[in-house]
Amino acid sequence: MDEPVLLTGAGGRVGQAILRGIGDDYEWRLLDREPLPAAKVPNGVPDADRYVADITDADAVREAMAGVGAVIHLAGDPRKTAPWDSVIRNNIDGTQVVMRAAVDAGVERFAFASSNHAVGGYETEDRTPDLYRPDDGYRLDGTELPRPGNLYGVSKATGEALGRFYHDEFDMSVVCVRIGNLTKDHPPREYERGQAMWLSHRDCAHLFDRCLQADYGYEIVYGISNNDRRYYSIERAREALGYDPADNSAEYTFEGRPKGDAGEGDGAGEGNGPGEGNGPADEDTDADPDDGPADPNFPTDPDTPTDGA
Ligand SMILES: NC(=O)C1=CN([C@@H]2O[C@H](COP(=O)(O)OP(=O)(O)OC[C@H]3O[C@@H](n4cnc5c(N)ncnc54)[C@H](O)[C@@H]3O)[C@@H](O)[C@H]2O)C=CC1
Ligand SMILES: O=C1O[C@H](COP(=O)(O)O)[C@@H](O)[C@H](O)[C@H]1O
Repeated sequence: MDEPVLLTGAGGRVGQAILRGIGDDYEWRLLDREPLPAAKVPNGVPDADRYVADITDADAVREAMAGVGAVIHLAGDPRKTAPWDSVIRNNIDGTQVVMRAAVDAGVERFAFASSNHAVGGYETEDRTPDLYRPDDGYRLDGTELPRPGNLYGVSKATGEALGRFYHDEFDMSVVCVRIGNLTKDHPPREYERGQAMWLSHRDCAHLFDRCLQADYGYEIVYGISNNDRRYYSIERAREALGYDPADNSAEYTFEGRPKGDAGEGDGAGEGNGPGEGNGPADEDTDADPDDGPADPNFPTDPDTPTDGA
């Protein structure tokens, strides 16, 4: 990839995992509506390649897109409780603006940050919590229909449909990565669902690197590490992209310590915590935006049901 790569949402958790892993490997255009502090910018990215802009601002996005060869589109409202007005604006309208600008600029490859929540509805009462356990064979592989469990998931399924449209009508290569649960250094603690869909930082960077390098038409893949616990197949990511993850949540105890640390059991059990709970916040890792202080940029709506019913 000789041309620049536009990374939207560069200052966020996923953007930073990517930049820490492959920040030196590409010429970046970084876009975020929040200014990026120097610590979040790889060496050698000049001011001119840092855009403080909202993705719903079509003129600003077009300016950032000029001459770009590939896009990793992350910017949006990542909260599973996000209300409709926010997902309409940030996730649906914003994604359409970025994809349209990419097509108009002749971008070859477009990676879209979709989510596990596009298919959360498959986690039915009769399947859970067995689904989260290593001996359960149930797998989603990306060929199933979307089945969102909340309005945020609806917005991600819509982004996937926009990608299908821009691929079919304009021949842009589009890969939608249904990202699981990104946490740094260890899997989500005491959270079976999170451990089944853990995506480590290095696997995240490697996966998006493959999205920039591989040849594909339109793909939906799951973005998780090589976890023993899992209900998402990573076969399509391996086949279509050459994804070869290094991490596995089974290498950590249920509490999130690497196995083999002095005094640790093997932690291979099913856990004794709430299988479907949110788990305690990781003080040293990626906080869940639903658990943290409200982002002043994102509206909250007390009348919006968290499950989008
Ligand atoms: N972190 C995770 O485990 C997962 C993340 N995702 C998706 O990956 C993407 C990135 O997520 P995170 O990095 O976790 O979120 P984040 O909230 O840490 O980062 C998002 C970044 O996008 C920027 N942003 C948000 N709306 C914007 C707008 N309208 N215009 C310009 N910039 C905007 C924010 O300022 C922020 O820097 C999101 O689309 C999210 O839905 C999907 C599944 C799991
Ligand atoms: O899409 C997302 O999913 C992850 C994992 O979901 P959770 O329901 O297990 O918390 C979430 O952490 C992230 O914020 C969100 O964008």
